[in-house]
Amino acid sequence: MKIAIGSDHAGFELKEKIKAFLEDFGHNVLDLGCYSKESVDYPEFGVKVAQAVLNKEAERGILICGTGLGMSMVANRFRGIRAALCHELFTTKMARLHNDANVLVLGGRVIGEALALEMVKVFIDTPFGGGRHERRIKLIDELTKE
Ligand SMILES: O=C(CO)[C@H](O)[C@H](O)COP(=O)(O)O
Repeated sequence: MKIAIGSDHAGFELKEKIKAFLEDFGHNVLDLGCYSKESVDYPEFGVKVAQAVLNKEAERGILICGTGLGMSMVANRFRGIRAALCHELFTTKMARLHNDANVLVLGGRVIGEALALEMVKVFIDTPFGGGRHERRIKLIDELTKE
């Protein structure tokens, strides 16, 4: 799967770990920065990943900042992006099954590496459940129709 990934400085180290983990599993990772621990502003990277998913340069996105809050606020401004800020495995799984989340958002200062990698695996491997959830997702998109 092609996956776009982005972080700010607070998520940089976890981004590097996730990138290596995904590549080990044979995924194609589009790393949209940042590229060091130097302080940056997270909206720039949230926008890049959201646009990559919307433009179909990647099937899914992963965003990481300190808490995950700023990145999820940015990504969810884009119609068609369903960014899920998760801190544990259950909501990660439900984000795919019920919400068809196309972006996973993580807090690099909130969760540890081992849990983050497990969550990434669940996010990649869990299919959307469809059915009644399809209708609800369409209703989300209708909220921001021009
Ligand atoms: O979590 C974040 C946004 O939601 C940022 O990573 C965090 O605010 C960055 O903080 P600082 O500039 O103090 O390193």
